[in-house]
Amino acid sequence: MRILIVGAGSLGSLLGGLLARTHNVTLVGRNPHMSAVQADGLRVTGVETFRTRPGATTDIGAASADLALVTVKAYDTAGVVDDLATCDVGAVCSLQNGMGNEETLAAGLDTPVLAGTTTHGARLAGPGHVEWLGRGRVTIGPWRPADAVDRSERVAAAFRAAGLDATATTDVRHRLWQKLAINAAINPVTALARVENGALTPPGGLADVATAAGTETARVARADGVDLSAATVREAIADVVRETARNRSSMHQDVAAGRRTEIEAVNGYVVERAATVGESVPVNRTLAALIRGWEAGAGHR
Ligand SMILES: NC(=O)C1=CN([C@@H]2O[C@H](COP(=O)(O)OP(=O)(O)OC[C@H]3O[C@@H](n4cnc5c(N)ncnc54)[C@H](OP(=O)(O)O)[C@@H]3O)[C@@H](O)[C@H]2O)C=CC1
Ligand SMILES: CC(C)(CO)C(=O)C(=O)O
Repeated sequence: MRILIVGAGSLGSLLGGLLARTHNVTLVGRNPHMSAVQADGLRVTGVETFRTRPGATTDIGAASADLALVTVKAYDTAGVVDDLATCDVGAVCSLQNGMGNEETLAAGLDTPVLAGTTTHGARLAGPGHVEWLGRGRVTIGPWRPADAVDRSERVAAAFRAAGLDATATTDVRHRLWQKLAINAAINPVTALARVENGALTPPGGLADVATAAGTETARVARADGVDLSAATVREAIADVVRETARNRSSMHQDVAAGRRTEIEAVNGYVVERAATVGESVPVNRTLAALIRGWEAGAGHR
């Protein structure tokens, strides 16, 4: 399969490097990372250590591919729509966190849109070098009924051909809302308290705040037609807190580094959807306001 990785930072470089062992992959990203990959290939270390040689460019131009995997931060998705408008791609698939990415891609592109989630962990360690921090899974499904299921199955099969655990689903919205609930619970609380994920282990005030944000999100999901129970979300949050106890969440890392966060695609999205479906989400509203306040002080707003 000919695959473009649009946004070859941490996650995109990892998945691009893994897929390049089997497929024809081109990374689209920034210098000096892209020029380092052009010169010496991509080094992956961690869960597995290997070197691979995907294509690498900073200019997507009028590229042609079977699949474009979108791995930019949620606030950069609109820019990807502009970039892909000049390209010829068979399908586009978001593997980002948060919500709203698929809507943005579907509204701006005349291309089948797939939605995906992944639990792999990655960190760009330096130009030409990505760390694989944790082996995970990929789940892919059609965003709209017209974005046929068999296309998701072909993409999942391409991941499996490269040795990755990947499945196609007909209920990707459920997956996305469940991941959203986990991120809405863990990310802002760990970012504001500056703690590792394990600090949200009950009992304790931080665990209570996180669980409240997650169960509010589940309520909005149900009002939006997705069958996600509060119990499922509580269990999922507890599992992730346990499995990632020593990790700093992505939002904690962003705040610690003074970077913009994905708050609008996470708690901001919950607040926006809650208003549309007539639900009240005071915990998500408060967490979003606090992170937005921090972003304003840091010059991101
Ligand atoms: N890292 C991880 O382990 C995981 C991340 N995710 C999700 O994946 C998404 C990406 O995260 P992550 O990889 O950590 O983020 P990174 O910031 O490491 O990578 C994104 C890269 O895309 C670049 N970029 C932005 N716009 C464009 C564009 N139009 N064309 C080409 N490159 C572009 C960015 O450059 P610049 O910053 O210079 O604009 C950056 O280098 C997020 O939604 C995240 O929540 C999900 C699961 C795990
Ligand atoms: C699952 C979790 C919370 C792991 O840290 C994550 O996705 C993130 O940090 O963005």
